[in-house]
Amino acid sequence: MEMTLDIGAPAAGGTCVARHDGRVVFVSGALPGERVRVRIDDADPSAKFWRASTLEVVRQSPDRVPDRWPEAGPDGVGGAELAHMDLAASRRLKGDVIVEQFRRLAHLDVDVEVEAADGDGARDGLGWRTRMQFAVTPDGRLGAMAARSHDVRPLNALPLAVPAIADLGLTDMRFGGAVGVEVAASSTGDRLVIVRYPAGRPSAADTRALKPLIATGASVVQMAKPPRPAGAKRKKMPARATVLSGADHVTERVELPDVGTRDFRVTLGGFWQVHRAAPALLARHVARAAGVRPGDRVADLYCGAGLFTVGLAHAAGPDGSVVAIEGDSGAVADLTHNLGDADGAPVDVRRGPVAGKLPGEKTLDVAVLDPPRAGAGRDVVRRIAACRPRTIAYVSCDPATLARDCRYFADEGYRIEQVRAFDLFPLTAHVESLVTLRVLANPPEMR
Ligand SMILES: C[S@@+](CC[C@H](N)C(=O)[O-])C[C@H]1O[C@@H](n2cnc3c(N)ncnc32)[C@H](O)[C@@H]1O
Repeated sequence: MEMTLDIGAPAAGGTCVARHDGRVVFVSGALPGERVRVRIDDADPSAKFWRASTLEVVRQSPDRVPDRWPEAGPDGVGGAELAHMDLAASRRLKGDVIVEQFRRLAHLDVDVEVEAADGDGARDGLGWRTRMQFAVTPDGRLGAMAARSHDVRPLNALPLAVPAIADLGLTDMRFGGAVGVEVAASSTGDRLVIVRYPAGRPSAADTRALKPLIATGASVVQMAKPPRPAGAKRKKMPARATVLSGADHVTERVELPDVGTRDFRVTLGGFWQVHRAAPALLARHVARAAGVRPGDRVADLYCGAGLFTVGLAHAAGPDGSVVAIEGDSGAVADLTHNLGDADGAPVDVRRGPVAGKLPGEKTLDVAVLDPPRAGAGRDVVRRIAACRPRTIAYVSCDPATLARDCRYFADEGYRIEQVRAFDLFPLTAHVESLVTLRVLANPPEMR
């Protein structure tokens, strides 16, 4: 079904809200204030809302620019939902989305301006991704999922990638037998490509097909689960890594405030911030928001390879203490390596879910948390609040779960002191936020 709609406020996921006969329609590929001809993608008459894709712009927003990545348009691959919008305007739009999520989900009024990372203006929002994950097409080409579908489309260019990834020529290579490709380009020049296969692969021919990739000088690792022996019980089998060339990790170098330059090992698919400028930028702002003093008892929750842990331990000093909690065993091994003989407070590294590893009641002065997109959730928020840190620095890549969790923190006797946001995913619908919360002297009655 096709129709013409007037486009209203931005919504999550890079869509905007329009209405048709009172029903909400989330439209992709449109901008606020535009009139567009759309195709309704799922016209279920009983559905509360519909989704639609822009076919033609009838009245154009002044913020519309020529699409920087037409392959990723409304009908193309996901991952660049705002590639047709002026960069500064897209930051304002993301700020509006954050404010709206806090108003709707947390019943809190916040004020925020989304800040650009250094260098993104000059690159018009391109060339920033240092980590990318791809699907593989049936004929072995590098691909990505089409928006709102499971179709894998071949990719011809990687405009969001840093040059160190774009120059590998991955879109011209073949990854026969593989189901996925992950690539990381580090700040020290390391490049690591992980090629994932289904159980029982790769074959000798699959491995031979990777010769052009190995010739680039990048580290190349194959990952696959071993075939399940006939009759064996279904149980979780970890994927095995085979290093074909180079190393199974990259080294990242970050300028940390007050600490200086530090190296971080990040192994295989371990988490690292994806924007080339994000590690130093976030480390700087988190240190400021956390405001750790010598002697403080600090927690770094969902700490990954320790990007924030090193600076927090330095600030707490030898009289302080840090508890660092991370669920992924590979990341914990990297964290332990990265702490090395770091100065400052002793770090108590705890592996496991944050919910089960937090210290006891009233044992913290400062907590930093940086959970995955799903956020921390009510139970973890309550447990953190029970530790009664005076300051909480909450880093998030999802404004909806962040707003929800800030409501929970408010219910536990914390107030928002500041919300900052950074455009660490330019031309996409994503945005990174940092909220500073302070404990109230006279909290509302605990529930
Ligand atoms: C967004 S990353 C942040 C990592 C780190 N702060 C950084 O900036 O590099 C989230 C981390 O939380 C870990 N994680 C996810 N769920 C977890 C849980 N329930 N408990 C502990 N760690 C978890 C992931 O393995 C990942 O390393």
